[in-house]
Order: sequence, then structure tokens, then C-alpha cells
Amino acid sequence: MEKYEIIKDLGAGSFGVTKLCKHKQTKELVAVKFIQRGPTIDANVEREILNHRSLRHPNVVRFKEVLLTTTHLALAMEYASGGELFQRV
Ligand SMILES: Nc1ncnc2c1ncn2[C@@H]1O[C@H](COP(=O)(O)OP(=O)(O)OP(=O)(O)O)[C@@H](O)[C@H]1O
Repeated sequence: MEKYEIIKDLGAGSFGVTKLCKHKQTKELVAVKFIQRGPTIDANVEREILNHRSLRHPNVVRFKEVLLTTTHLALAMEYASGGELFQRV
């Protein structure tokens, strides 16, 4: 996570919290989903990563990389800046 600066919280889901982060060198904004390490990091999370990585569609956020901290596994993905889906339906 050293290469990213945390900007703000984007929201929380059933797996953990997602934060808006900026790559310190490229200044690229990404959404990073933090999942607490422990029993929840199992084959299901691995499967989610593998599935997400294989998706390539203009309407699906791109998965970027997996980061590890001492307490969390963090999934960096493209930042979707359009606001809450809930407000659009
Ligand atoms: N790539 C992203 N770009 C911008 N905001 C995001 C992105 N991913 C997640 N968020 C924000 O963070 C919140 C939490 O995301 P997360 O994926 O953890 O849970 P969720 O999809 O809302 O719910 P669940 O975990 O139950 O599927 C989202 O509701 C959204 O507001």
C-alpha cells in the first residue's frame, strides 16, 4: 500500500470497506477494497479475483492488482466516479 495515498472512504460492503486512493507516482485514482485478513480470505476470495481479472468490458470496472498489508488484503480497481448506482435506479 506504500505506493498509494488514501484520499477518502467510498463506502462499505459485505466484504469490507472501499477507499479512494491515489497512486503517488502516476497520480491515478483507484478504488481499493480492503478485506480483513483471516478466515474470510479463502478460496471464495481467490475465485472472485480470478473471475474479475478475466472480465474485459467497458461497463465493468477493471481489476488492477492485489495488495497485502499486515491486517488486510486489498483489491485495487478502476475508480468509477459516477456516484451511487442506487441514486440512478
Ligand atoms: N470501483 C469503485 N469505484 C467507485 N466506488 C466504488 C468502487 N467499488 C466500490 N465502491 C463504493 O464502495 C461501496 C462498497 O463497495 P463494496 O464492493 O465493498 O460493496 P457493495 O458492492 O456495495 O456491496 P456487497 O459487498 O454487498 O456486494 C460501494 O457501494 C460504492 O459506493
